[in-house]
Amino acid sequence: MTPLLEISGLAKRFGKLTVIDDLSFTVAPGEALGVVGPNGAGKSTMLNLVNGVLRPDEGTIRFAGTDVTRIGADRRCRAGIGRSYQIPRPFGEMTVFGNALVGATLGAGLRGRHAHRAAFEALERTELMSLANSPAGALRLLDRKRLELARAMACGPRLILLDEIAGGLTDSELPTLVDTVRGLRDSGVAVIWIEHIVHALLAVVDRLMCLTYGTMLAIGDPQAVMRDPEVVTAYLGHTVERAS
Ligand SMILES: Nc1ncnc2c1ncn2[C@@H]1O[C@H](COP(=O)(O)OP(=O)(O)OP(=O)(O)O)[C@@H](O)[C@H]1O
Repeated sequence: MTPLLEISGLAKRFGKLTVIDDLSFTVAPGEALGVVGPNGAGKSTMLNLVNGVLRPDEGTIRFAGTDVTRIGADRRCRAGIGRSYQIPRPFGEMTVFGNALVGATLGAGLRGRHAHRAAFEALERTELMSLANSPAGALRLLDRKRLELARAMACGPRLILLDEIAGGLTDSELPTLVDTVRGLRDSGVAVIWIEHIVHALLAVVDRLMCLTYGTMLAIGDPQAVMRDPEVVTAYLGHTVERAS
Protein backbone atom coordinates (compact mmCIF):
# COMPACT_ATOMS: atom_id res chain seq x y z
CA MET A 1 0.00 0.00 0.00
CA THR A 2 1.29 3.50 -0.82
CA PRO A 3 2.16 5.27 2.45
CA LEU A 4 0.13 8.30 3.49
CA LEU A 5 3.18 9.78 5.21
CA GLU A 6 6.75 9.05 4.18
CA ILE A 7 9.63 10.43 6.28
CA SER A 8 13.12 9.98 4.80
CA GLY A 9 16.46 10.87 6.38
CA LEU A 10 14.97 13.60 8.59
CA ALA A 11 17.41 15.65 10.69
CA LYS A 12 16.87 18.65 12.96
CA ARG A 13 19.49 20.55 14.91
CA PHE A 14 19.09 23.35 17.44
CA GLY A 15 22.55 24.95 17.35
CA LYS A 16 24.99 22.14 18.11
CA LEU A 17 22.27 19.87 19.53
CA THR A 18 21.08 17.22 17.09
CA VAL A 19 17.50 16.49 18.15
CA ILE A 20 16.36 14.38 15.18
CA ASP A 21 19.01 12.31 13.42
CA ASP A 22 18.47 10.48 10.11
CA LEU A 23 14.91 9.44 10.94
CA SER A 24 12.92 7.45 8.37
CA PHE A 25 9.51 5.82 8.71
CA THR A 26 6.14 5.59 6.99
CA VAL A 27 2.51 5.68 8.10
CA ALA A 28 -0.12 3.88 6.03
CA PRO A 29 -3.58 5.37 5.37
CA GLY A 30 -5.75 4.73 8.43
CA GLU A 31 -2.86 3.37 10.50
CA ALA A 32 -2.26 4.34 14.14
CA LEU A 33 1.43 4.65 15.05
CA GLY A 34 2.35 5.12 18.72
CA VAL A 35 5.55 6.90 19.72
CA VAL A 36 7.37 6.37 23.01
CA GLY A 37 10.77 7.42 24.25
CA PRO A 38 12.47 9.09 27.18
CA ASN A 39 12.06 12.81 27.94
CA GLY A 40 13.99 14.89 25.46
CA ALA A 41 14.13 12.08 22.84
CA GLY A 42 12.84 14.44 20.15
CA LYS A 43 9.24 13.20 19.97
CA SER A 44 7.50 16.60 19.99
CA THR A 45 10.15 17.99 17.65
CA MET A 46 9.35 15.15 15.24
CA LEU A 47 5.63 16.09 15.31
CA ASN A 48 6.52 19.75 14.75
CA LEU A 49 8.53 18.72 11.68
CA VAL A 50 5.64 16.64 10.35
CA ASN A 51 3.06 19.44 10.69
CA GLY A 52 5.40 22.14 9.44
CA VAL A 53 5.87 24.23 12.58
CA LEU A 54 9.59 23.44 12.22
CA ARG A 55 11.67 22.96 9.08
CA PRO A 56 14.15 20.08 8.93
CA ASP A 57 17.86 20.61 8.27
CA GLU A 58 17.92 17.45 6.16
CA GLY A 59 15.50 14.93 4.76
CA THR A 60 12.10 14.91 3.12
CA ILE A 61 8.47 14.60 4.22
CA ARG A 62 5.97 13.31 1.69
CA PHE A 63 2.26 13.39 2.44
CA ALA A 64 -0.38 11.81 0.19
CA GLY A 65 2.16 11.57 -2.59
CA THR A 66 3.31 15.21 -2.40
CA ASP A 67 6.61 16.57 -1.07
CA VAL A 68 5.52 18.90 1.74
CA THR A 69 8.99 19.41 3.27
CA ARG A 70 9.16 23.11 2.45
CA ILE A 71 5.52 24.13 2.86
CA GLY A 72 4.21 25.82 6.02
CA ALA A 73 1.96 24.53 8.80
CA ASP A 74 -1.19 26.23 7.47
CA ARG A 75 -0.90 24.62 4.04
CA ARG A 76 -0.09 21.23 5.58
CA CYS A 77 -3.20 21.54 7.72
CA ARG A 78 -5.27 22.22 4.62
CA ALA A 79 -3.57 19.28 2.91
CA GLY A 80 -4.89 17.03 5.70
CA ILE A 81 -2.44 17.04 8.65
CA GLY A 82 -4.21 17.91 11.93
CA ARG A 83 -2.46 18.46 15.25
CA SER A 84 -3.39 18.48 18.93
CA TYR A 85 -1.17 19.87 21.65
CA GLN A 86 0.03 18.58 25.02
CA ILE A 87 -1.69 21.40 26.94
CA PRO A 88 -5.22 22.13 25.67
CA ARG A 89 -5.65 25.87 25.11
CA PRO A 90 -9.23 26.45 24.02
CA PHE A 91 -10.62 29.96 23.58
CA GLY A 92 -12.25 29.85 27.01
CA GLU A 93 -14.80 32.61 26.47
CA MET A 94 -16.07 31.03 23.23
CA THR A 95 -18.48 28.09 23.07
CA VAL A 96 -17.33 24.57 22.31
CA PHE A 97 -18.89 24.94 18.85
CA GLY A 98 -17.12 28.28 18.33
CA ASN A 99 -13.80 26.63 19.07
CA ALA A 100 -14.45 23.85 16.56
CA LEU A 101 -15.51 26.51 14.04
CA VAL A 102 -12.12 28.22 14.45
CA GLY A 103 -10.50 24.91 13.48
CA ALA A 104 -12.70 24.67 10.39
CA THR A 105 -12.20 28.28 9.26
CA LEU A 106 -8.63 29.12 10.21
CA GLY A 107 -7.34 25.55 9.97
CA ALA A 108 -9.11 24.22 6.92
CA GLY A 109 -9.98 27.56 5.27
CA LEU A 110 -13.69 26.64 5.08
CA ARG A 111 -16.42 29.27 5.00
CA GLY A 112 -20.17 29.52 5.75
CA ARG A 113 -22.19 26.32 5.89
CA HIS A 114 -19.18 24.19 4.92
CA ALA A 115 -17.34 25.42 8.01
CA HIS A 116 -20.42 24.89 10.19
CA ARG A 117 -20.86 21.34 8.91
CA ALA A 118 -17.18 20.52 9.50
CA ALA A 119 -17.39 21.92 13.05
CA PHE A 120 -20.54 19.94 13.87
CA GLU A 121 -19.05 16.75 12.43
CA ALA A 122 -15.92 17.24 14.51
CA LEU A 123 -18.03 17.61 17.67
CA GLU A 124 -20.01 14.49 16.78
CA ARG A 125 -16.87 12.45 16.20
CA THR A 126 -15.40 13.52 19.53
CA GLU A 127 -18.69 13.08 21.44
CA LEU A 128 -18.97 16.75 22.36
CA MET A 129 -22.25 17.58 20.64
CA SER A 130 -24.20 17.79 23.93
CA LEU A 131 -21.75 20.50 25.08
CA ALA A 132 -21.76 22.50 21.81
CA ASN A 133 -23.20 25.63 23.46
CA SER A 134 -21.17 25.45 26.67
CA PRO A 135 -18.34 27.91 27.21
CA ALA A 136 -15.07 26.08 26.53
CA GLY A 137 -13.53 27.59 29.66
CA ALA A 138 -16.01 25.66 31.85
CA LEU A 139 -15.13 22.20 30.48
CA ARG A 140 -13.63 19.47 32.68
CA LEU A 141 -10.21 18.21 31.60
CA LEU A 142 -11.52 15.18 29.65
CA ASP A 143 -13.77 17.41 27.55
CA ARG A 144 -10.98 19.96 27.03
CA LYS A 145 -8.91 17.08 25.63
CA ARG A 146 -11.83 16.07 23.39
CA LEU A 147 -12.15 19.68 22.24
CA GLU A 148 -8.47 19.66 21.35
CA LEU A 149 -9.22 16.61 19.19
CA ALA A 150 -12.33 18.29 17.76
CA ARG A 151 -10.40 21.41 16.74
CA ALA A 152 -7.89 19.22 14.91
CA MET A 153 -10.67 17.09 13.36
CA ALA A 154 -12.52 20.18 12.11
CA CYS A 155 -9.77 20.55 9.49
CA GLY A 156 -10.91 17.22 7.99
CA PRO A 157 -7.49 15.59 8.42
CA ARG A 158 -6.34 12.33 6.91
CA LEU A 159 -3.57 12.25 9.53
CA ILE A 160 -3.87 13.51 13.08
CA LEU A 161 -0.88 14.14 15.35
CA LEU A 162 -1.51 13.71 19.08
CA ASP A 163 1.02 14.94 21.63
CA GLU A 164 0.47 13.41 25.08
CA ILE A 165 -3.26 14.01 25.14
CA ALA A 166 -3.87 11.45 27.92
CA GLY A 167 -1.81 13.26 30.57
CA GLY A 168 -3.67 14.31 33.73
CA LEU A 169 -6.78 12.19 33.14
CA THR A 170 -8.13 9.96 35.92
CA ASP A 171 -8.17 6.17 35.57
CA SER A 172 -11.90 6.31 34.85
CA GLU A 173 -11.59 9.08 32.21
CA LEU A 174 -8.69 7.50 30.31
CA PRO A 175 -10.66 4.64 28.65
CA THR A 176 -13.18 7.21 27.35
CA LEU A 177 -10.47 9.20 25.61
CA VAL A 178 -8.88 5.99 24.30
CA ASP A 179 -12.27 5.00 22.82
CA THR A 180 -12.56 8.40 21.12
CA VAL A 181 -9.10 8.09 19.54
CA ARG A 182 -9.82 4.50 18.49
CA GLY A 183 -13.06 5.70 16.89
CA LEU A 184 -11.15 8.28 14.84
CA ARG A 185 -8.67 5.63 13.70
CA ASP A 186 -11.49 3.19 12.90
CA SER A 187 -13.15 5.86 10.74
CA GLY A 188 -10.03 5.89 8.55
CA VAL A 189 -7.99 8.77 10.00
CA ALA A 190 -4.32 7.87 10.40
CA VAL A 191 -2.86 8.72 13.81
CA ILE A 192 0.61 9.41 15.20
CA TRP A 193 0.25 9.42 18.98
CA ILE A 194 3.06 10.35 21.38
CA GLU A 195 2.22 9.15 24.86
CA HIS A 196 3.94 8.28 28.13
CA ILE A 197 0.85 6.40 29.37
CA VAL A 198 1.82 3.31 27.42
CA HIS A 199 -1.22 1.14 28.19
CA ALA A 200 -3.44 3.82 26.60
CA LEU A 201 -1.30 3.68 23.47
CA LEU A 202 -1.26 -0.10 23.35
CA ALA A 203 -5.08 -0.15 23.38
CA VAL A 204 -5.18 1.70 20.05
CA VAL A 205 -2.01 1.61 17.98
CA ASP A 206 -1.20 -0.78 15.14
CA ARG A 207 2.56 -0.21 15.43
CA LEU A 208 4.83 1.36 17.99
CA MET A 209 8.05 3.33 17.49
CA CYS A 210 10.63 4.07 20.18
CA LEU A 211 12.75 7.18 19.75
CA THR A 212 15.87 7.97 21.74
CA TYR A 213 18.30 10.82 21.10
CA GLY A 214 16.38 11.54 17.90
CA THR A 215 17.01 8.13 16.39
CA MET A 216 14.67 5.21 15.99
CA LEU A 217 15.48 2.36 18.34
CA ALA A 218 12.65 0.08 17.24
CA ILE A 219 9.43 0.07 15.24
CA GLY A 220 6.82 -2.63 14.68
CA ASP A 221 4.39 -4.77 16.64
CA PRO A 222 3.63 -2.80 19.85
CA GLN A 223 4.12 -5.67 22.29
CA ALA A 224 7.34 -6.77 20.57
CA VAL A 225 8.72 -3.21 20.70
CA MET A 226 7.94 -2.93 24.43
CA ARG A 227 9.77 -6.22 25.04
CA ASP A 228 12.81 -5.22 22.96
CA PRO A 229 15.79 -5.23 25.38
CA GLU A 230 17.20 -2.02 23.85
CA VAL A 231 13.84 -0.28 24.37
CA VAL A 232 13.62 -1.54 27.94
CA THR A 233 17.10 -0.19 28.67
CA ALA A 234 16.55 3.18 26.97
CA TYR A 235 12.99 3.74 28.12
CA LEU A 236 13.29 2.45 31.68
CA GLY A 237 11.89 -0.84 33.00
CA HIS A 238 9.12 0.80 35.02
CA THR A 239 7.34 1.96 31.86
CA VAL A 240 7.15 -1.63 30.61
CA GLU A 241 5.70 -2.70 33.95
CA ARG A 242 3.02 0.04 33.70
CA ALA A 243 2.11 -1.24 30.23
CA SER A 244 1.54 -4.84 31.31
N1 LIG B 1 13.16 25.37 20.02
C1 LIG B 1 14.15 24.70 20.64
N2 LIG B 1 15.37 25.24 20.80
C2 LIG B 1 16.36 24.55 21.39
N3 LIG B 1 16.25 23.29 21.87
C3 LIG B 1 15.05 22.70 21.74
C4 LIG B 1 13.94 23.35 21.13
N4 LIG B 1 12.87 22.51 21.13
C5 LIG B 1 13.31 21.38 21.73
N5 LIG B 1 14.60 21.49 22.10
C6 LIG B 1 15.41 20.46 22.73
O1 LIG B 1 15.32 19.33 21.90
C7 LIG B 1 15.30 18.14 22.70
C8 LIG B 1 14.09 17.30 22.33
O2 LIG B 1 12.93 18.00 22.77
P1 LIG B 1 11.47 17.40 22.50
O3 LIG B 1 10.51 18.32 23.19
O4 LIG B 1 11.29 17.14 21.06
O5 LIG B 1 11.56 16.01 23.29
P2 LIG B 1 10.39 15.01 23.71
O6 LIG B 1 10.85 13.64 23.36
O7 LIG B 1 9.10 15.45 23.12
O8 LIG B 1 10.36 15.18 25.29
P3 LIG B 1 9.13 15.05 26.35
O9 LIG B 1 8.78 13.58 26.44
O10 LIG B 1 9.76 15.56 27.62
O11 LIG B 1 8.00 15.91 25.89
C9 LIG B 1 15.34 18.57 24.15
O12 LIG B 1 16.70 18.52 24.58
C10 LIG B 1 14.86 20.01 24.08
O13 LIG B 1 15.39 20.79 25.14
